[in-house]
Amino acid sequence: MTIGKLIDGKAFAATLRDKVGEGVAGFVEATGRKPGLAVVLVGEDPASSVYVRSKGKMTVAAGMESFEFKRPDSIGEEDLLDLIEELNHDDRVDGILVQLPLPGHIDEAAVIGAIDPAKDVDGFHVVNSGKLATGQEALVPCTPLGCIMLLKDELGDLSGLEAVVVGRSNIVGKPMAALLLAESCTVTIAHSRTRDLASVVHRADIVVAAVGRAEMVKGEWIKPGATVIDVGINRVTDTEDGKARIVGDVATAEALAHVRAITPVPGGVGPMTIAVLLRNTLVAAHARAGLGKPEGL
Ligand SMILES: Nc1nc(=O)c2c([nH]1)NC[C@@H]1CN(c3ccc(C(=O)N[C@@H](CCC(=O)O)C(=O)O)cc3)C=[N+]21
Repeated sequence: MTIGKLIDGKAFAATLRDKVGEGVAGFVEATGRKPGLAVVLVGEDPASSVYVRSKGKMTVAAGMESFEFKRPDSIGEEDLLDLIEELNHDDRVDGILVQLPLPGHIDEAAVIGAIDPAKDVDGFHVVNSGKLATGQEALVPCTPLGCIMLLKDELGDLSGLEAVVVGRSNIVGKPMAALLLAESCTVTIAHSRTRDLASVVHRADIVVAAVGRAEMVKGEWIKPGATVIDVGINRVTDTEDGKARIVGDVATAEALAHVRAITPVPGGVGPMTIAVLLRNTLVAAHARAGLGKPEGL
């Protein structure tokens, strides 16, 4: 039996962060200031806190300014909207990221809608999702854009390929489908109500799994030679040793016998998300400074 390869997202992300760092140096030279990223974290979720800390460190390592705003779970929607308004008007801030999910009493759509679309480095504002859907220049959600970068690196031109996205979230599934369509793939969005998911997935040259269910996509579902991008990050307790680990939405070990290539979890898509966030912040800074698009990103 042949074995497919693991796509090293961690290494690709490190290279991308280095390129962003070079772009940042050019930006500083041209403008006399650093690009700035503001991250807003509401509540104390330990996993979210870890990601926010890691984002802050990598932002600074790329030569950018990092601003962190921590607010208690009890914050009212109005106060959060006021903070965003303040960041919208702060010239040192090129990118605003509000860590999701937000507490239940806060309307996420209202908060995202309050972000200046020019600073929306997550690409979640309807102005940016609408631009993406209609093929206009936009800030594009980090995780799906990172997936496209890995796919193009592995496969080159994606045009004409059959792509199945499993999951229909606004954060991953829908923008992922829009990006694959823009690359001229034939795109199917499958989800929890899809009948005979196994045979839908079996059609795909490209599978993007973003359902948030541990190892739900089985190895035998994968068409021989397909490329699989696993977006899932699921915390599970190992049945054998009782230890906590992180697994994706794909049964990776099984899938390896079928795929051409697959992203591991961890070390696949996750690190790309943060690298693209830095890339988007530099893109936003360039646009806001009237410098056009940064080169080579
Ligand atoms: N507005 C908003 N934008 C986000 O981009 C956003 C968010 N909210 N809320 C939370 C999720 C989660 N997220 C991750 C980023 C990096 C890794 C990452 O680097 N993971 C590593 C390490 C995994 C680990 O060990 O925990 C890996 O997969 O190899 C994971 C998850 C961004 N998120």
